[in-house]
Amino acid sequence: MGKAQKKTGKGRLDKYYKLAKEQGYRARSAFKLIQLNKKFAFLESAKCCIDLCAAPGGWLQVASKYMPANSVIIGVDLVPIKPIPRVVTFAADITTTQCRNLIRNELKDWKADVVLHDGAPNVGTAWVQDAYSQSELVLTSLKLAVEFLLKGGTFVTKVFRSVDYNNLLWVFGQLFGKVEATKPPSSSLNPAERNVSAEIFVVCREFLAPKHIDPKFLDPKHVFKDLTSSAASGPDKGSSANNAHENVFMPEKKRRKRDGYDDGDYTLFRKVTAGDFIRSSEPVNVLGLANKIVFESEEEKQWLGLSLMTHDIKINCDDLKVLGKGDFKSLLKWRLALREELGLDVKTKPTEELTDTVEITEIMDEEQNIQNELERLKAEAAAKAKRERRRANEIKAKTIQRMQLQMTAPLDIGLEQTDLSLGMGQEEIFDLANVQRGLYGGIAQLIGSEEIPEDLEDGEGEGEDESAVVQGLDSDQERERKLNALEVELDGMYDAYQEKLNERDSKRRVKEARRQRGLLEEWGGIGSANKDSSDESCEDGGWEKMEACKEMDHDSSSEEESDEDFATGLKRFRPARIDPPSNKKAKFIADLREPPPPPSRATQVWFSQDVFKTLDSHDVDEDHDRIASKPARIESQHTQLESGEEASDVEMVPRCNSDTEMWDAHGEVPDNEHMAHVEKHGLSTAEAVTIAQALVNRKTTQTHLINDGFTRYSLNSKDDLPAWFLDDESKHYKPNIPITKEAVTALRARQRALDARPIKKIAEAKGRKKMRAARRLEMAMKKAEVVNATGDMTESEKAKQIEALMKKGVSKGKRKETKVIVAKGGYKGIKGRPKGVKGRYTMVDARMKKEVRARKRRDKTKGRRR
Ligand SMILES: C[S@@+](CC[C@H](N)C(=O)[O-])C[C@H]1O[C@@H](n2cnc3c(N)ncnc32)[C@H](O)[C@@H]1O
Repeated sequence: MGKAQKKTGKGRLDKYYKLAKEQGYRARSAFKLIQLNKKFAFLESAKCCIDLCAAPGGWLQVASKYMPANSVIIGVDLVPIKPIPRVVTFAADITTTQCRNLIRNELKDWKADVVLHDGAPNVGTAWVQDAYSQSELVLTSLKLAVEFLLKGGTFVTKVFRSVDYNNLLWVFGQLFGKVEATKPPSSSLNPAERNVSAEIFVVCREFLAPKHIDPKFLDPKHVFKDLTSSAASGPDKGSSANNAHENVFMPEKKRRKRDGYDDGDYTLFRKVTAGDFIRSSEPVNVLGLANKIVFESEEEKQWLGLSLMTHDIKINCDDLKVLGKGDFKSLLKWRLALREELGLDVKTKPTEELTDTVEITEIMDEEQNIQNELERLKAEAAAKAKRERRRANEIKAKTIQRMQLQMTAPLDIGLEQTDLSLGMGQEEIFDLANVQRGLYGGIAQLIGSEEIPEDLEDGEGEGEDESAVVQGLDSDQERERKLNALEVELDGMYDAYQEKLNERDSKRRVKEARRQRGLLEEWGGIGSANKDSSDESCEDGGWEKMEACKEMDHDSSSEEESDEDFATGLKRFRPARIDPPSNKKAKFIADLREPPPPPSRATQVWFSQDVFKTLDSHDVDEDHDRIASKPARIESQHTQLESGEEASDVEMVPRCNSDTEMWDAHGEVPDNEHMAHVEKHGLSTAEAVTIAQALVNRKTTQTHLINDGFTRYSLNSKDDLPAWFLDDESKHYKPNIPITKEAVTALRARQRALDARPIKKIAEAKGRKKMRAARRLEMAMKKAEVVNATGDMTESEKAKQIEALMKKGVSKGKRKETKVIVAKGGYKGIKGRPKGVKGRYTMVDARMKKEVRARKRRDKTKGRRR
């Protein structure tokens, strides 16, 4: 318990104190829970229990004993709780969100079957304060309970029977199916100990788990409304009669005074007979002070049968503490009517007065309602604005995070900003200038610079340049030009951004290098293998080459469609229109002009077929050349045109490249750099190992692999795409090559072997040590041989000497001692070897020596201390 319990006095002599000692419970309060559980049996079936305000842990011990094995038990208290088996405990204030988070972290998505609360505020000065703090604590624990309780769960709490007691019970009633207040025998009724005597335990069962809980139920300001009244003073204010009056006329607003119990009256539950209420000259006070109106006498029982007695009145009489103003009004009306019926009253003044009062109250209530409604609307608007602000902030934070993770291209950011502005309805949809502004805004943020290109800055001048922009947009050319300029600048800025990133982050450079290396190992289709080793023209893979040829074919076919026929089953390739080309294209065309290489074997086999025998050798040769040679298309067409040769029925059209060069994987130029890397370091990705294993185990073939290289990822043209886009694609847009468990295991095993290797320096030192030992042994052997060869020694003398020699050879030999000379007195400031000092020495200052000694002392005691 937070407050140390007195070791003397009543508490100590208590029988439960002794029992607790006997049975090993940390607090006698343990018996309260035992007795509660005996009555309601909530622990036996519970799998998860949270005990709020649990120190020193008596209840936790009980929970741990009565709950099934493997159940989860969590205890929280302001003060740390000594460990209890099977129980997790935290030191936290249950009124804080930190405590809530701790419980949430522990439970994850579990819910509790039971929430216990035996909290008592550690104030202990004024009873009124204690009681109020206790009630607040109860409400806090209820708040936690509704958050963590399972539907149908149980909440057990200690409540002080103070003025707030009924309010709390009412709130419990709204959230639980069954609410029962009970006082276990161990909670002694001792008027001297007011806290103990007033404590009562409420067991709330069958938690309803409503989807929406009115926050007012859990807000002390609403549940215990007359916070200021206890401070109020004045002759009448604290009197219970006055309180009672206020209870009746404003039960929702005004609570009774918080002055605790009336002197000499510690009873909380009061009954009043219906007769007393009807005949009382102060019916309002009767209603305010009593809990229930009972019908005991014969006469009163008869009243129950009268037509004046409605069902509502009966229920209202049952529990006066939960009534609202309307209910009180109807009770008072019923009283008046009954009094008239009984002939006790004719319409008298007090009734009028009373009615007046009620009316005034009603008007006041109306105003109050309007005021409340206004306040509610205001609060709602504020909450909405706050939500929106938070959402905007979240979006902003997310964007920044995505940028940091490099998930967002600058273009996205610009567009997001534009979207935002569109959302606000202040900008024109599809306003190109805005997009540009958005783009540059994003990039400027990205590269951390405020600079915006001048032409765009101009664009930002609102109003004045608007017409220019509109004009600009009118003309397609202008738009095209602007877009191009924008694109170029965007590329430039992206490069700058990349550079900046590289500068900032050395890790990125390493990552980039690794990525480049990784690319070497990735299977990117037939063309990727010789990508790095060959020149620019080889940048595209086989597919690209074929595509290029197809494109050229298409171009030329549109021009010369009339005079060309397709040869059966063969593709033909025409030279492309030669624009002032990119390097790549120029190189390709240059390739075509090279002299033809000798025909491949495949070509020879092909032309050895009978069908070609009918063609004269010239034609065959020519066609053969056309098919086999790289420049065939240009050359043969020239020949055709020059010779005015007629197209034959079967026209043999060459491919743009020889078989070997395009598709024959065997003929591909091996990538030496790549090969060297793989030979030195082995395959480093699971994908590569998977493919290699599949090849070795004959689960796949080279041809399959080549075919697999043609995926949707290999068909993309990269022309005219911005660098940032390609960068991004290279990271994320690639085939997902399946990997096997074996490949991963093999890689892991290799990594483990690598990790297990000693670091180079240690390995070298070990090597040196071994070498020295071997040398010593060799020397010893040599000496032993000499001894053995000596004639003037007996055998036993020889053996002794050899043994000594071998011993010396095996041992490391004594390290030469280094003398420590303290540089003080005569040794101070001298240079060179001090006088009278022989052998190894080192000069130290006094402090250093002390430090060395201290270290040695420490080292010596280290083993002992452990
Ligand atoms: C009567 S003791 C609980 C005894 C406990 N049920 C047992 O059996 O050992 C009340 C405890 O409530 C704790 N307490 C009071 N206010 C608290 C708060 N705001 N947060 C957490 N614990 C609190 C006190 O530290 C004290 O240990």
